[in-house]
This record gives sequence, structure tokens and C-alpha cells, in this order.
Amino acid sequence: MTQGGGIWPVLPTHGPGQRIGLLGGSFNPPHPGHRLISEIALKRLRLDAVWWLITPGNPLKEKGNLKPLGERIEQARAIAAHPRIHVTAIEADVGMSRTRDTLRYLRRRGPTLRFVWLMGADNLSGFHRWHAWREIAALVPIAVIDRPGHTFHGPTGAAATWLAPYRIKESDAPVLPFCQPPAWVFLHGRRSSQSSTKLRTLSKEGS
Ligand SMILES: Nc1ncnc2c1ncn2[C@@H]1O[C@H](COP(=O)(O)OP(=O)(O)OP(=O)(O)O)[C@@H](O)[C@H]1O
Ligand SMILES: O=C(O)c1ccc[n+]([C@@H]2O[C@H](COP(=O)([O-])O)[C@@H](O)[C@H]2O)c1
Repeated sequence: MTQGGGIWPVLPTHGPGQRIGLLGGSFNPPHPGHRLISEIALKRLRLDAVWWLITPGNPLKEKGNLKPLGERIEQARAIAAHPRIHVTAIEADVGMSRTRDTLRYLRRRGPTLRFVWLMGADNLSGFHRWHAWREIAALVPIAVIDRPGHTFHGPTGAAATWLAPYRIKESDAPVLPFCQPPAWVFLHGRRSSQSSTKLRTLSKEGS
């Protein structure tokens, strides 16, 4: 991908056709669960890289307890510590926080790249509240990664019900980046019970 200058943020550089997982999140704070699901996605979807998109603020979350972006980026770099995980502030750089807008932007900036949206299973049940979620599902394939308490036992919620016909078999996960969206997969595997909420609670108790 050509690198931007001026008002265009510099994106990680990748050759044409490379498969990129996008893990958007608050990372408030980041933790090994983020790294684990990124490693699962890298391996099972045969990705070339995963970009962590550290959000300037989840449009659906109140920002009262959100740590400054710079702090979250720095912590995320320390936790990721992986040659194929790139920590980015692309959304803040371009002034976007809605995933639909970010995806439209990245598709324009990297028209040859094969993006896959990554999310933990907890996000699937609330996906229908995201702005233009059907368009998101039509823009890129989606991989949903198992999380304790959120294992997929059939569609619950408006989005999962709508998405049901587009689910591919887990054994076909390596072809997901090449699938015409809507297309999604649920990935089972090693799970992590880590969460930012838990870490915030612990740090409050410790102070
Ligand atoms: N332990 C985990 N297992 C699976 N997915 C996870 C895990 N932790 C985070 N994720 C996923 O990573 C993405 C970013 O998550 P986020 O930064 O909000 O962390 P979180 O631990 O879910 O935070 P919080 O507890 O504040 O909601 C989301 O798609 C979320 O579902
Ligand atoms: O676009 C939306 O409306 C939207 C609503 C809720 C969450 N998201 C995105 O979902 C990702 C996960 O958010 P979070 O806070 O659960 O880590 C992050 O990239 C958010 O910007 C996006």
C-alpha cells in the first residue's frame, strides 16, 4: 500500500492482496486476551497481519473512564509485542469512530487489501446497535472469536439472526478473507477470561 503523508495517516505497509485482520477496540486497558484472539485470527484465517485500531472512543460507550489515547497506544504496543500485530490510531488520525466510516476509509486507502473485521463473541449480541451494521457486514467478512460466557449456540439477537445464512464452516476459515461479504465465521479455540473491566476494577481496588 502506498504510504500517506500530509493529512493522510501512514498505514502499515503491505503488498497487494495481503490479508489484514482489523481488531477495533477501546483497549482500556489492553490485555493478553486481545493478543490471544489476534494470534488465533492470524493462524486460523491465515492472515498476513492484524491491525489493532485503538478507538478514540466507542460511539456506544460513555468516555468518562476512558484513558487517553496515547496511554492506551503505549500499553497496547507493550502487550502486542508481535511482529505481525500493528497497533494503530488510524481512527483518531482521520477523525472517525464509527466502524462503518473506518471500513469505508480503509477500503479506499487499501483497495487491494483483503480486510476481515475481528470481534470477540460478546460483541455479536450487540452488533445490531452499531451504526449501519448491515453495511459493515456487506463491506468486509467478519470473524467472531469465542469468549467465556459468549460461546455461540445459535443466533440470538437481531444481527446474529440476520447474519445466520452467511455463516461459513469453521473448517473453511482460511478462505474467509476471500469470501464476498456478507460472510462470517465463529472461531472456537483457546479462550481467555481476561477483560478490561476486570483490570479496571482491580486497579481501583488497589488504589
Ligand atoms: N478475552 C477476550 N476474548 C475474546 N475477545 C475479546 C477478549 N477481550 C477483548 N475481546 C474483544 O476485543 C475487542 C476489543 O475489546 P475491548 O478493548 O473492549 O476489551 P474488553 O475486555 O472487552 O473491554 P471491556 O471489559 O471494557 O468491555 C472486542 O471485539 C472484544 O470482544
Ligand atoms: O460504529 C459503531 O456504531 C460502533 C458501535 C460500537 C462499537 N464499535 C466498535 O467496536 C469495536 C469494539 O469496541 P469495544 O469498546 O467493545 O472495544 C471498536 O472498534 C468500536 O469502535 C462501533
